[in-house]
Amino acid sequence: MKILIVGAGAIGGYFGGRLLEKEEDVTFLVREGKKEKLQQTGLNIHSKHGDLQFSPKLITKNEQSRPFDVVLISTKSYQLANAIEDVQPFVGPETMILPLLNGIAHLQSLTEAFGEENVLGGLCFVESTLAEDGTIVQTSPVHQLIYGERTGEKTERIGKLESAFTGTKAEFIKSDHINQEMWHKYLFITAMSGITSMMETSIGPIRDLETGQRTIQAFLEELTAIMEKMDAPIKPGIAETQLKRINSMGAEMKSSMQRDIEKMQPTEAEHLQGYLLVRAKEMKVAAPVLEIIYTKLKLYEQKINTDLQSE
Ligand SMILES: NC(=O)C1=CN([C@@H]2O[C@H](COP(=O)(O)OP(=O)(O)OC[C@H]3O[C@@H](n4cnc5c(N)ncnc54)[C@H](OP(=O)(O)O)[C@@H]3O)[C@@H](O)[C@H]2O)C=CC1
Ligand SMILES: CC(C)(CO)C(=O)C(=O)O
Repeated sequence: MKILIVGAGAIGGYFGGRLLEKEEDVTFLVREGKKEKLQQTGLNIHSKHGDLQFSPKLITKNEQSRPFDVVLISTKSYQLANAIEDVQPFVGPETMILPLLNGIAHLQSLTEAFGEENVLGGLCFVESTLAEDGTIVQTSPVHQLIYGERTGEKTERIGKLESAFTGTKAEFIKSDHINQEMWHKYLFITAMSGITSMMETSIGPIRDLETGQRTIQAFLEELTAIMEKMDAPIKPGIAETQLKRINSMGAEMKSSMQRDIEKMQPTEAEHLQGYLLVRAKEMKVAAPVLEIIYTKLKLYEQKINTDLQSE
């Protein structure tokens, strides 16, 4: 199976590296700067599950190639519009599009660009970041990529994808309920990224404080109420399940949004917290914790924009 990964960043590079380790036919679609860098250094992964180094196949947007069988999209949400344009030449009528971004709103842009049927559902649980020298640093015991048909059907193409993914030294899990799993991850990450970015520390110290514990719980309940009002396919009791998940993670666990803030990079606040806040307003659902967290993230964005302009 010809696999194209759009973005050789923290998650694309990590899962792409694991597929290369299994000798799958993987190519990365990268931008010029990244191509030069990767040609010099190779793709280096420093992982809790074992280090890897490859000189992978790279293409840039203006090169020629026949369509790929599957395209894994692993850019940030604010890079997606450009990525969609850049990947178009490599997508044919049968190409499966597998998004790995956090959130839900990207499904609309992807289905508009590639058609409802071509877009699968996907998400990942992994703690991965790019070091200054470009090395992918993967730190959590969990390294799961979950994917499936958004209709829940057991199609021939998903069977082929499963064969390509099986045997990889990371957990690639096929799900018959990927829509629901994406919403559940959306709930978890909106809370986890919002709380850790707001409090500027890893999850352990926050949840150890009684007030921290109550804030996480209140936020999860608030987000769940918004999602329920949207008729999102979430399970009853999911706020409690996600609170347990947050409480069982390693104390030093950080969110990717928080790591981006530490590097003074843009965030996905609009895509994660902002999208739900707009829906809450439309539906007149109270969202006091979400409003505070969103405000903090917007102030951060204003600050980095001002800093960038004055440079
Ligand atoms: N990091 C993590 O631990 C986790 C992240 N996620 C989610 O995964 C998504 C990706 O995050 P992450 O991997 O951390 O982000 P990164 O910033 O590390 O990687 C994004 C990559 O996409 C590349 N890119 C952007 N636009 C294009 C384009 N047009 N063509 C080719 N490459 C492009 C960037 O390349 P360039 O170098 O050129 O800028 C960059 O390497 C986000 O939605 C995030 O929320 C989900 C779970 C865990
Ligand atoms: C919390 C974590 C690391 C779990 O996968 C995540 O999804 C993110 O920070 O984007």
